[in-house]
Amino acid sequence: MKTTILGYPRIGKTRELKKACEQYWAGKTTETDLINTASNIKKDNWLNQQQIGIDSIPSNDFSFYDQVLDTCLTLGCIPERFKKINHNNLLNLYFAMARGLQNDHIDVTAMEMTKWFDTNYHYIVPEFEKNQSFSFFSKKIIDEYKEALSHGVKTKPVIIAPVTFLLLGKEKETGFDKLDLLENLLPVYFEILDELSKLGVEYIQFDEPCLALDITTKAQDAITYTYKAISEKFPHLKIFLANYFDCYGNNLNLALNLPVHTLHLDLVRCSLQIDDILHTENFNPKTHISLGLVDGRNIWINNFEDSLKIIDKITTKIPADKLWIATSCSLLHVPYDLNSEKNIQPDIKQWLAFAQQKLEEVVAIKHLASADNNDFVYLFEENKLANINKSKSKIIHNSNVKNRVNNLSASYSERNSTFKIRQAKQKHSLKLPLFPTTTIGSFPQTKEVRNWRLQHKKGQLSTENYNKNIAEEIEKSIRFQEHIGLDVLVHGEFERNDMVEYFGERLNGFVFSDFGWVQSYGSRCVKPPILFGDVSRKEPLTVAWSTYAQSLTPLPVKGMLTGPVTILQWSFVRNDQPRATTCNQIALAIRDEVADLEANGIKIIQIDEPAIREGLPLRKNEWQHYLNWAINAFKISASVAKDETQIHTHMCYSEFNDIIEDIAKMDADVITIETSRSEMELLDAFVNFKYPNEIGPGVYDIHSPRVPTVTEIEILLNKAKEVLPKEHIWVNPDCGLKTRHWLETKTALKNLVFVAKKLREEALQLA
Ligand SMILES: Nc1nc2c(c(=O)[nH]1)N[C@@H](CNc1ccc(C(=O)N[C@@H](CCC(=O)N[C@@H](CCC(=O)N[C@@H](CCC(=O)O)C(=O)O)C(=O)O)C(=O)O)cc1)CN2
Ligand code: MET
Ligand SMILES: [Zn+2]
Repeated sequence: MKTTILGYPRIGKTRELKKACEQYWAGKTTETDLINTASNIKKDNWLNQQQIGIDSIPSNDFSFYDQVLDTCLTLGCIPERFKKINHNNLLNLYFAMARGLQNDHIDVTAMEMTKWFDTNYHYIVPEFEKNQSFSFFSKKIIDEYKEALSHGVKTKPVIIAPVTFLLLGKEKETGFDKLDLLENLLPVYFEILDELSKLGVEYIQFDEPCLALDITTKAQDAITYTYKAISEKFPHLKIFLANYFDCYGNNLNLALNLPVHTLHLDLVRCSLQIDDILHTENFNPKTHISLGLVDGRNIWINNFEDSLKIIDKITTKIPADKLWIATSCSLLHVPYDLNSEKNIQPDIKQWLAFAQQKLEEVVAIKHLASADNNDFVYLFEENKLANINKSKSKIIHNSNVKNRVNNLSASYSERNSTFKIRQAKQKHSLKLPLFPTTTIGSFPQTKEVRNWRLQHKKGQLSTENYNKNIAEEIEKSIRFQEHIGLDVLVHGEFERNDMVEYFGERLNGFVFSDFGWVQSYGSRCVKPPILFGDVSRKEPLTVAWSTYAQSLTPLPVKGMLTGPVTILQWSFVRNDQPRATTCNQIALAIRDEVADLEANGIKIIQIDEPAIREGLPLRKNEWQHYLNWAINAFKISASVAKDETQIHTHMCYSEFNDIIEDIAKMDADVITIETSRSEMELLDAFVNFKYPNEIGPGVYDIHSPRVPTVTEIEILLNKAKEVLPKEHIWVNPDCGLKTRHWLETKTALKNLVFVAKKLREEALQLA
């Protein structure tokens, strides 16, 4: 048996890459500095894996920003608008594609970004044109292989497979099918494989996670065609086919018939695959199997006893020398090292494993399964004990919370009146103008604000002074919003480290890491709270800051809450009860908060649910079950509000077209959604479905430092006006402004208000 992993975190143990990139973008450091930081991270990752005993170590799993963007560069898939950027400076071209570029000479928009399958990781969406040509442009995959060799590590390069690459991308014009680009694409892959083979590469990992989706027959055929072509040209190359995040499902027979060396199984998401393999007659006895036993998506320890049972079962059919012990997917989605954590209580810490511990688990499972090394037996006992005491632990269970969830009835999920009635009452009480302007919640989280928080945490800034600083920041933001003429204000979320972590910190049932960072997109990281037990609210979570902000102004200030599905989705969640049950527990805590905000005079409450789409199961036949409990959880939290209280929700970074009916069932009075990068394309769904409630389609792409011009905003709003009743349209950015600087934020918001006022006047003149 051999060990492998599918990929490793790359932001660095102390987020070195994040810091290095941000410094470089700010013009404070050189390209050489950035490249050196990257080299050190890669070297540490490789040597660490080697030392722990991983037999096949990945390379090209590193990325400065995103692995799909890397693949675009590798394949010369560079949209036309970037051609004017100097192609000799690859890194700058690369970052321009990721982030857009705006200076005195150049103004190009960034490429779109969307969620990587059902994760909170975002990838850059490849753009395709009809007859698109490709070329072997960036040599990153070659360079990284050589780089690892120079440290004495012979790696398994990872590459996104051709069909998955095409399926992840977007057709930028009509009249063709992106899958037809395979003919142009494959020769470039051949060139890459040729060069890798010449360097002596033995294994190559083809990431083909589209096999976890419902794909068309055409896509299936394209996959078969691809691997046949590759194996004919490169018969000696050992292809490690990596599907993850779900079963092969109805792609299983296809996968079993591919001429690949190894088939990887994600046994965490789909343990039943073992039986599929055991019972099929299609199994090619030459095929090796990679057992993805160690969870790459969550932070709980493995259950060695269960893993060994699976191995016992599979060895009845496949000999041990044809098996890999592996992680279920790349470890990109978990933090680096539990050993850095000094503040997690020991009874919980013993249940946790971060990337470093997962490497150790993979190696331990191999030795335990082969019984070749007695040194590992004590680990088995330790693991068994930890799993037993977790199943019995008193700190997990709270009967009051369980009773409240068990007693939920349909009445918890409905507002008192229909939308039309509520709309009329809200119109009367809020008196908002046509095309009301608002923002999504957060204002820039400056270095200063973050440093106050850090100092406060370290005890260097008193709570009194920390609160005083935050209060001042809120007041400044209220004055700014009044000054530029926004209609519905926000307090700015300065007191929050993150929209999920902040809530987790204030609820029972969660613990926190100090260094548990995971990449979300580019240099942006999150520290997902660890939800280990029954969830309940100790005390009001946001009432104090919201009411303070409201006390400063006669204009309505939105209360700002994170919804139950998003808190669930962006936490590391317990795996001992259904997610739906956990979600209802969170929903009740948020419901209590909505009631308290309302009771304290807050007239508009936004419950953010940006993660509702990403939580959707990968296969369609499981969608409805998920949507039923997820939408219901949102409604449990919102429906306590009286008719006059306007409930907003917000969503971003997803395609909502396919779940629009369920979004409508959430029955929020207003939904603000991200639409600007896709030029309002997203609105089609809302229009086709005749979405009944009010909508704020985003007109400011907040993930780029670019300032949208008045003309751009006007074009977007005119598109919205063509298809939506004007009484239903709100004017707002795509998402919160926490990642932006004040300078660009101010100009952008002024432009936004300017356009809204212009449209208002035009409408008045028409009337
Ligand atoms: N959980 C989550 N998922 C999400 C989003 C989100 O907002 N939250 N938004 C969407 C896009 N994803 C995003 C993910 C992260 C960030 C983001 O801004 N992250 C920050 C970290 C936020 C945070 O936790 N900040 C802490 C700690 C900040 C920190 O690094 N402090 C420094 C000190 C201060 C400094 O020098 O900056 C340190 O500890 O060394 C705080 O403010 O308290 C970052 O990477 O920079 C934005 C969007 C989708 N998924
Ligand atoms: C990722 S959605 C963010 C919503 C949040 N209210 C904010 O403005 O930051
Ligand atoms: Zn958002």
